[in-house]
Amino acid sequence: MTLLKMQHLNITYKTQEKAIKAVRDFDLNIELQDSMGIVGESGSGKSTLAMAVLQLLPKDITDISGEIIFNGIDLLKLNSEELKGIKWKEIAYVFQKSMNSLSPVHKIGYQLSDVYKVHEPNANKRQIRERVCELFELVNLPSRVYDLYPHELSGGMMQRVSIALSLIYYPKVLILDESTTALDVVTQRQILEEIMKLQEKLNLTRIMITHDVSIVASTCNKIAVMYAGYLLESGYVTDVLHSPKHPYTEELLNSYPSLRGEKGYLKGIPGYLPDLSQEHKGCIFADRCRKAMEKCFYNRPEMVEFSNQWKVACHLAGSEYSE
Ligand SMILES: Nc1ncnc2c1ncn2[C@@H]1O[C@H](COP(=O)(O)OP(=O)(O)OP(=O)(O)O)[C@@H](O)[C@H]1O
Ligand code: NI
Repeated sequence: MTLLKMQHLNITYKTQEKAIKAVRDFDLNIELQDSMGIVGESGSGKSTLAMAVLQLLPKDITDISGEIIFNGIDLLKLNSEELKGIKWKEIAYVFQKSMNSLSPVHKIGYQLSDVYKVHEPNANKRQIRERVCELFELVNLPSRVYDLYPHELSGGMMQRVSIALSLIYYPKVLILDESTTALDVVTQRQILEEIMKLQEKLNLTRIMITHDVSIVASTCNKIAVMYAGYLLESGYVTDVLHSPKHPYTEELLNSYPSLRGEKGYLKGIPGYLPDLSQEHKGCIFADRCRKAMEKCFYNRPEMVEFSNQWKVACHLAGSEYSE
């Protein structure tokens, strides 16, 4: 069952001098209890896409068209009152910089209680403390954290607090934006494992945003590969990461040697993201693609579904199959 469906989504930032097309012609289906990893280089539009789901983008400088359908409702059409019923309760979001968003002058417990009271104004102190400590337990935090200040916590504990906060109303969908990137490898691994356990325990549908393909490989069942605002390939991790059809996915994988069993250093993909304010013809990746053919430069490849939700937008992948 499709829980969240993005359709013909286009998101543009209007700055004084130019219009930056951060998300373009984007279609993606997220099924109930999927764990969807959205990957792409920095600037490819991942956070923009995620923030659009809950209308978190600054309205005065963004143009959005298309639909984001959740449980049959177009989230982009909801007014702020209607959104309140969805935010936190149905869909929760752990921000890319959520570690910095806690107030330094209030105790952790106080800050979580404040959020809880937004929807549960009649809850008494004891009930609130119980709920918050229940959440702490879910994310492996000791209850003494309730009485600590943010500066008294390690980066890993802070991140657990952010995750606990996002779960305060037991949402159906959890969106995590680079939630473990700033942590050391061991802490990152622990938190990722806890996130996976949580998903099972709470029947969550999870969207995981990261530039790290290895995180998707180890924690997600599906993957969506973004580049310069476009979706280039999506499908089950077992298909896409095993035998990628889009040259960009292949390059991304090659830049993580450990995924393919080779030893070596992290290689970047040569070249840069294109200027998102410029119009362009053809495939958005053609300039950097080692396999580009002439038509890739003037003819935009359509998204083609090969099998079981495996979709690729590449002329090469198409021709391979028609042979
Ligand atoms: N408020 C804004 N005003 C103008 N341009 C913006 C704004 N926010 C983001 N952008 C631009 O939109 C594009 C997509 O940015 P976004 O943050 O969504 O990428 P990302 O994939 O999440 O990158 P990262 O991995 O670095 O977080 C970038 O070119 C960025 O510069
Ligand atoms: Ni981002």
